Amino acid sequence: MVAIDVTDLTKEYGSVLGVDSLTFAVEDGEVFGFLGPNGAGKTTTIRTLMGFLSPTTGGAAVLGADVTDERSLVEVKRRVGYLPASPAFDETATGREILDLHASIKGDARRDDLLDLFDPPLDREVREYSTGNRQKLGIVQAFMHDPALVILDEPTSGLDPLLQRRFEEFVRAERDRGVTVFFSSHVLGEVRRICDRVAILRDGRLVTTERVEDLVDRSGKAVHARSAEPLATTDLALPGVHDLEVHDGDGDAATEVTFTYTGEVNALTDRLADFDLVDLAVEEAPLEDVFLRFYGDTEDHRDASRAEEGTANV
Ligand SMILES: Nc1ncnc2c1ncn2[C@@H]1O[C@H](COP(=O)(O)OP(=O)(O)OP(=O)(O)O)[C@@H](O)[C@H]1O
Repeated sequence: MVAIDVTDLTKEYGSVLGVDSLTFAVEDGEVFGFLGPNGAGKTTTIRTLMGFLSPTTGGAAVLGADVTDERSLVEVKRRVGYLPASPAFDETATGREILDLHASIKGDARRDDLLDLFDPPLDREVREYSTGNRQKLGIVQAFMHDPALVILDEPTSGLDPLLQRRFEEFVRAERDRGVTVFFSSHVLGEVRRICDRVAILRDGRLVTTERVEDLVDRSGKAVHARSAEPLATTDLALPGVHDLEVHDGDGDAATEVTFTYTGEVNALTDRLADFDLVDLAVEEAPLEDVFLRFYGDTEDHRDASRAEEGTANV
């Protein structure tokens, strides 16, 4: 079954286009990442799915409920968890009071398990919370009624690296329990580690929807070779060789080459066999490079992605 079904969805804010003719589906039981640069339309899509914005044209269904049909959406939302980009809590309530209220509406079968993992200071008023503690409270609230589908807008923003990893493990375990998770993210490392599929948005339009495994396959291999004899760029003019760089070598190497390879493995080994190599490293190419190609690969994006693996804010 399909958990989220988006069909030709367009949302205009006056003359500003939020999203443009989006069509994609999230299958039951998958972890689906929703990526794109700032302003791409992720939050607009998520708020439309939750019924907070109405589509200008096109539509969407969540667990079978049309998002413009208030009555059926309210009904299915009992089985949906939601974490907005900036959770708006009652600032003078304590974390416990907020969870109690939520429990009275939707239930809290899994509250204790979640509080073991994400432990906001429950007896303090939310206005005293740090950003990370707000996020932890939001995560507990989103999952504690044991929803079938969880929609999260940048769930790990504000979490420290330890909690980010804990969140990733938790989401993988939720998927194993059959829960569907749809989340927007700028953290490419986490997307790589936990998503089954991703959709990439740019300027309100869907650029691609792919399995993460396929993206990794297509990203090819990062090859680094050191040759005892001089090599020229033309020596490696092979289909599937990208971003080839040839440098003078040092020590026992006359030349060093690095490139990304997306072609046939045998064609590469045949060609390399012609040279007297002293060293060869073939590794998975960084997925960041593939994402950035879709994003548009501006200098800003590149710099941000290199800033810190796993926390790149592109
Ligand atoms: N309330 C609004 N009024 C007018 N324009 C808006 C409004 N909300 C969003 N937009 C515009 O719609 C487009 C998509 O914005 P959206 O917030 O959905 O992007 P996003 O992908 O979530 O970005 P970010 O990664 O920065 O959160 C942007 O051009 C944005 O300026």
